[in-house]
Amino acid sequence: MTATPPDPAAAFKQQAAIKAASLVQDGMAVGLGTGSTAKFVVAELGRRVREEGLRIRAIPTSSVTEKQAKEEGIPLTTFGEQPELDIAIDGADEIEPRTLNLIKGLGGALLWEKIVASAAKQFVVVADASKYVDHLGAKCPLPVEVIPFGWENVARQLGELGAHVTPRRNRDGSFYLTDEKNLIMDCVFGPMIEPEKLGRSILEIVGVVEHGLFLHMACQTITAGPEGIRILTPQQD
Ligand SMILES: O=C(CO)[C@H](O)[C@H](O)COP(=O)(O)O
Repeated sequence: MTATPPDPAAAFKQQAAIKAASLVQDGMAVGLGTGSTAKFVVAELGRRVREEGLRIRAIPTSSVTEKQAKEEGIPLTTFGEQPELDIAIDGADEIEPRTLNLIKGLGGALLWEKIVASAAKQFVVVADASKYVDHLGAKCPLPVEVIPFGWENVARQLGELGAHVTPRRNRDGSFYLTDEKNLIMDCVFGPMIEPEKLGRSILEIVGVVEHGLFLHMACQTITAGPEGIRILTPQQD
């Protein structure tokens, strides 16, 4: 087995995560994100539940986060019991600092993440400062979740929208499957000028379940880097 190299940004991720977790108050219903930054949020909330008696109910955005939340002793709930969340805190792969538009889903959880974020009164994003970009798509592919049947045709149509499309695979070459047993197409579009239009075009393709563009959803980003913690809200045009 090969050891995972240490994450040089881990300390910044943890700083941002602890700051964001401090927004969670007693009695809140909380959406728990997925990824290496959200993991620190879940750990901090677990600590507060155990040490401070914080009473929360949470909905996780992936089976991985669900497992961590249970291990941390965070009580879980469902949308049946809790249709609206007070806050959701999650990571991001790219952040456009003016609009707080995001690309998410490199961790494969974009569908549940979008459902949880859209059910939250406040959607707060945590990241290290390396996630800022001038235009979405500058550094990362856009993950698109598609059903397995007919994926080749969906990939072709994503290509016609201008993407270089790669189906995501595991190390052993098998297809990566999401928690909903769907596939992920990683779509390199390059810097996006009109992400809203692109998002609409992607959703028109039959077989697409959801894409990783989170547009006008975040109310705040909390990032940390060598210059310290930076908190942004969307700028009004
Ligand atoms: O969208 C996600 C998972 O689907 C993650 O939030 C995103 O990939 C950021 O992850 P990390 O905090 O590990 O950089």
